[in-house]
Amino acid sequence: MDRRMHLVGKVALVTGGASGMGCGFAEALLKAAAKVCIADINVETGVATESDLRQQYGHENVMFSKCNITSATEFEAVFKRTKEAFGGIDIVVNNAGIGGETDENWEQTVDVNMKGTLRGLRLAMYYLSVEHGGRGGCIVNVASMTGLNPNPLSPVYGCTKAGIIHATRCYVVSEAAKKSNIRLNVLCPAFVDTPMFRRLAAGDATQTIGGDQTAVTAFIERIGVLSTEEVSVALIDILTDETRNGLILRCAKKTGNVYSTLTVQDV
Ligand SMILES: NC(=O)c1ccc[n+]([C@@H]2O[C@H](COP(=O)([O-])OP(=O)(O)OC[C@H]3O[C@@H](n4cnc5c(N)ncnc54)[C@H](O)[C@@H]3O)[C@@H](O)[C@H]2O)c1
Ligand SMILES: CCCCC[C@H](O)/C=C/C=C\C=C\C=C\[C@@H](O)[C@@H](O)CCCC(=O)O
Repeated sequence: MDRRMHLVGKVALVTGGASGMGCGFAEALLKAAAKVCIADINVETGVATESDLRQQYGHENVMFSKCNITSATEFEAVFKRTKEAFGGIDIVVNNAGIGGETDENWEQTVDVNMKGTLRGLRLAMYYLSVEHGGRGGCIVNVASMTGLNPNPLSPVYGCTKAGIIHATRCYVVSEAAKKSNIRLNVLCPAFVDTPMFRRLAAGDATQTIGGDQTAVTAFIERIGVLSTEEVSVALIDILTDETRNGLILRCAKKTGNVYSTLTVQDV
């Protein structure tokens, strides 16, 4: 039996879609003939990305919606608008996230990455579920290699990413996911060449603890850096192969893409 989910005409909502990895995901989905809502806190970049993608992939296939994922009202409004504009939602990519480890910004890292992503996950489960008028589909949460393996430079960030992995793990085994045929997977990239990564590589001291840029550079060199296109190929594989469910996909320049199961041995 063919287990490929054709993306033609499918509707995707991508948070943090104005730039970086999210923008790459939006473009990969549009290339596969899906319709995409990019939701992002940054209106200037969001409008510019929307205009660029509309020119390439058609006005009717792309929309930008301003959304701060820490706001319950704004986030819910984006789901509503996407459903109204495109007739439903099939795919949610919870990608928006930030780094920040200082006394001033570490709690914001928790608010955006942990609470914001949980909010997106809860809304996605609601909008995709059959009992609330959904039609099932696929949720991909973007965590990080740092959510699995220790990264001595950014413990708060790493902790939020571990939380995203565990939240996905819990929803995978939920009755709600099974009843509505909702697949959930988590993407764990190592370094990817995006504005966030470039700030880190350029020495933005607010992104790490310790303030040792030599250590940051050495770490990046050891791990390697992926392009957004390489990570987008990984996303499309998760979305199109309907056997992919309850999985972690690790992506790193030197080791490639490696799938493992989210669930651990039962007690
Ligand atoms: N770049 C990397 O090396 C790397 C590696 C692994 C995981 N990640 C994760 O991938 C995701 C995307 O990161 P990126 O590198 O593309 O970063 P980026 O900063 O380049 O892009 C993130 C996008 O999210 C948006 N955003 C930030 N806060 C938001 C909020 N509160 N509400 C809505 N939108 C918001 C930004 O405006 C931006 O457009 C993040 O979750 C990040 O933690 C990044
Ligand atoms: C604001 C932070 C941006 C981080 C972006 C992103 O999420 C980065 C992830 C990168 C890789 C993590 C790799 C973890 C590796 C561990 O296996 C281990 O090798 C680390 C050991 C410490 C060391 O070698 O220095």
